[in-house]
Amino acid sequence: MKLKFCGLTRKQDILAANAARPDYVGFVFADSRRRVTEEQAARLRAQLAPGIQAVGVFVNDEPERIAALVNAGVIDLVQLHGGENRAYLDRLRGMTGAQVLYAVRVGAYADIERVKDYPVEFLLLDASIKGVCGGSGHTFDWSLIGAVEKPYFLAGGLNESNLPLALRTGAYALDLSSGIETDSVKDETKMRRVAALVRGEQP
Ligand SMILES: O=C(O)c1ccccc1NCC(=O)[C@H](O)[C@H](O)COP(=O)(O)O
Repeated sequence: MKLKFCGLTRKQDILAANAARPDYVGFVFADSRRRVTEEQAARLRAQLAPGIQAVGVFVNDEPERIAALVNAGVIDLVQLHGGENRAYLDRLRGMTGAQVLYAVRVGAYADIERVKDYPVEFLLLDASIKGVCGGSGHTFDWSLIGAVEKPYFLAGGLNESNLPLALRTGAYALDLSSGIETDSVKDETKMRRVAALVRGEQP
């Protein structure tokens, strides 16, 4: 199973990720305590080990800005967290061929069903918390997931304790942010332990 660490903001977060070797790291460009500027993201990306892909996280942002970040090599994939509509996705598709992760805040199976034909490569199933777009640290009821045709990233409140159960869902990848933090900053030890668990190694 693949692994994504989201919301990296500091050079030491990148160095910790390079050591833990997730498949993806996420840079949040949306309004958030984890937000990075384009310049910060470019600097962080430059220090990221080859083979780890960078995902840009956006909430209803300008497709032109997203495409420019892809074209500049700052991000490889695009994660959309704002319930962006089909017209938006078509516009973005016209500007970049980057793979898209489409976040679904799951309160019922119907939330997943509603977006099943969207032109995106991956779904990202996250908790539905009022007023919060993502990075909430809350889990949702995974029994709601049911049959999902697209590969999906499982997100929302994952941490070392619930990882064994998360590994038994049909997820393509596990996505963590709050669960690899201590006092709201990324924690190198948690990253290392989570990566070991996902690989079936002794943490
Ligand atoms: O992290 C944020 O602050 C954030 C803000 C706005 C949109 C998305 C955001 N984060 C996305 C993620 O970190 C993850 O993909 C996911 O939501 C998991 O977060 P967590 O529950 O903290 O593990």
